[in-house]
Amino acid sequence: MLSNSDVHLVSHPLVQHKLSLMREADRSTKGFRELLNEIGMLLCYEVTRDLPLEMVDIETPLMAMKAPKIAGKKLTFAPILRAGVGFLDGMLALVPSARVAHIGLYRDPQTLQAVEYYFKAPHDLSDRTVILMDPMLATGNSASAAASLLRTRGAQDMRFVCLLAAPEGINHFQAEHPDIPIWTAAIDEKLNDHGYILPGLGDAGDRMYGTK
Ligand SMILES: O=P(O)(O)OC[C@H]1O[C@H](OP(=O)(O)OP(=O)(O)O)[C@H](O)[C@@H]1O
Ligand SMILES: O=c1cc[nH]c(=O)[nH]1
Ligand SMILES: [Mg+2]
Repeated sequence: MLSNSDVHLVSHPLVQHKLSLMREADRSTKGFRELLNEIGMLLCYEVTRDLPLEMVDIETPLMAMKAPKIAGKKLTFAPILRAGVGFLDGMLALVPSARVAHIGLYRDPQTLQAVEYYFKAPHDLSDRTVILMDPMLATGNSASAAASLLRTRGAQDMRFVCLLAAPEGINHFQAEHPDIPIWTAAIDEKLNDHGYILPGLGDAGDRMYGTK
């Protein structure tokens, strides 16, 4: 994994291979959804890599020992609807006790601004680590709006996980939320005139749910 302090590029071969399969235009809806779920699990592994551990007393069948367990704040997963939900099952497979905050946003195709239509989150996120997730970071409008919504619930310790990021989206998100580090499997070239990532993978929500 390549990283500076703010952007972590997940270069694991399994992630890169699965991402290439997802980019292919003839990948089926079923295949696309399965791959997104699998990559969600792998990205969860990376984004939780530095969670603090504490040594606790346990009993094996043979003797007592001190063993490491995750310490500190509990996790909340925050997928941006719709496409962010594609990561969720994979992440919950690794952290089944996590809380979930659903954030309904769609991008207006003309203005490219994020429009909110649903927000259901735990009331107090101040003592939780929040993993915000969406496969696509394009203009950065959706991710920035989602992080701002989570802050209204007191979220302070946040991380953002995506699959593909455009340089424009990274710059925008970091300008608005400089304290939130980003994990991504790739940084693509640029946005086209309609705000789509190039080379990208198309519209993630539509490909995942077969709505186009
Ligand atoms: O960085 P941005 O320019 O905001 O673009 C990224 C957003 O666009 C897509 O959502 P979309 O609006 O297509 O909604 P959907 O997931 O329901 O299809 C994607 O899932 C992100 O949420
Ligand atoms: O390339 C893009 C940009 C925004 N949303 C997507 O789903 N794909
Ligand atoms: Mg979409």
